Amino acid sequence: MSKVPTTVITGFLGAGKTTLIRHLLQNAKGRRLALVINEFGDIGVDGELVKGCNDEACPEDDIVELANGCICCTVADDFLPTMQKLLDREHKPDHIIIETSGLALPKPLVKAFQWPDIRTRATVDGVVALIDADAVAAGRFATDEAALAAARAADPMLDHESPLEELFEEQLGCADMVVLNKTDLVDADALARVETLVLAETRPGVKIVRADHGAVDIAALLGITAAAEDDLDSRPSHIDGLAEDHDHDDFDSFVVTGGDVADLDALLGRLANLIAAHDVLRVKGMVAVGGKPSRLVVQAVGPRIQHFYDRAWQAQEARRTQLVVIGQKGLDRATLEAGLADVLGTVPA
Ligand SMILES: Nc1nc2c(ncn2[C@@H]2O[C@H](COP(=O)(O)OP(=O)(O)OP(=O)(O)O)[C@@H](O)[C@H]2O)c(=O)[nH]1
Repeated sequence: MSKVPTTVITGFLGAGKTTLIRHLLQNAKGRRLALVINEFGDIGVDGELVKGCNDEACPEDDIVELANGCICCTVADDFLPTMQKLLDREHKPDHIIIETSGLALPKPLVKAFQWPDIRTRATVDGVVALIDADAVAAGRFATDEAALAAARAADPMLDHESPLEELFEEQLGCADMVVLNKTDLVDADALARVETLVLAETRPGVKIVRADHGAVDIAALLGITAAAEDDLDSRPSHIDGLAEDHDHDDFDSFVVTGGDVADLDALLGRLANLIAAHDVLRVKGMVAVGGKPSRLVVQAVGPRIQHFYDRAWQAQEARRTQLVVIGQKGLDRATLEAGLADVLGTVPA
């Protein structure tokens, strides 16, 4: 019996995983893809965005959302039953794509493919790590050696392994392919620097491709045939030798809720100021804009905010504004909530 190939898409918050997956679905070339989407933060924004595409390659039934924060910590409870259900289907998908949350460690997930009932029916075709070239160039995850030496000289107590750096290393160390995304936001010198930082963390021979908005050829991305579950020892991890699960105490998230927003510019301006003042890593969600029949998707990755109308609000759904806010531990939730309260509109009864 042939095994269903599965691709694990990893990469930090906002690196462009959902964007890349949407590109894949739109260019599936007749393959039937199933999608497992995991998110950190209590509302399923990614699933909503992917379902909004209505792609033939991936009907809604083939999109499974695991909203429990971190797929790598809930492997037995959530992930394995989901895989079993997909593999039990009469018409199995040609390929399964797993989008991990931006804070997930890929290795425990790959390890789950060693479970007897999965191992005989599915294989990890490849682990693809997305890198936000713009954020890495700005020094958010990995500092180059010179910068690190300077920082150490200034503060000898400096802990090299910041939570962001650790995730960067973890995700790259498990990768079979790296996609350097957001090439449109950086110049050639910055890109070359980012590539050097990435190469320092990847295993020998791992291919690096550059992409703008996740536009990678499906033929390059799927069909790597890595069988990663058979090759775990070559993939270093900070949690090797420790208990299998890890927690996400290094990060905080919460959801702000409102109703119809009367002044969109005021909301976006306030968000920009708060993100800058509080070092918020990620904001995403839907906004109900007063008088508009369509919902507005709002996305912020660090200081960059994007927004667009994706589809009309449907009759059966409540018009509501909901944004998930994610940052490192110690995020000042009370101040952020208070700062947004008067621009979010009143939650409908
Ligand atoms: N300029 C630019 N923006 C991009 C690119 N790829 C993605 N984005 C934007 O970056 C934001 C985050 O993209 P997503 O695809 O949602 O990122 P993600 O990795 O799925 O995010 P999480 O699931 O929250 O971890 C969105 O506003 C995208 O439009 C790119 O290549 N260039």
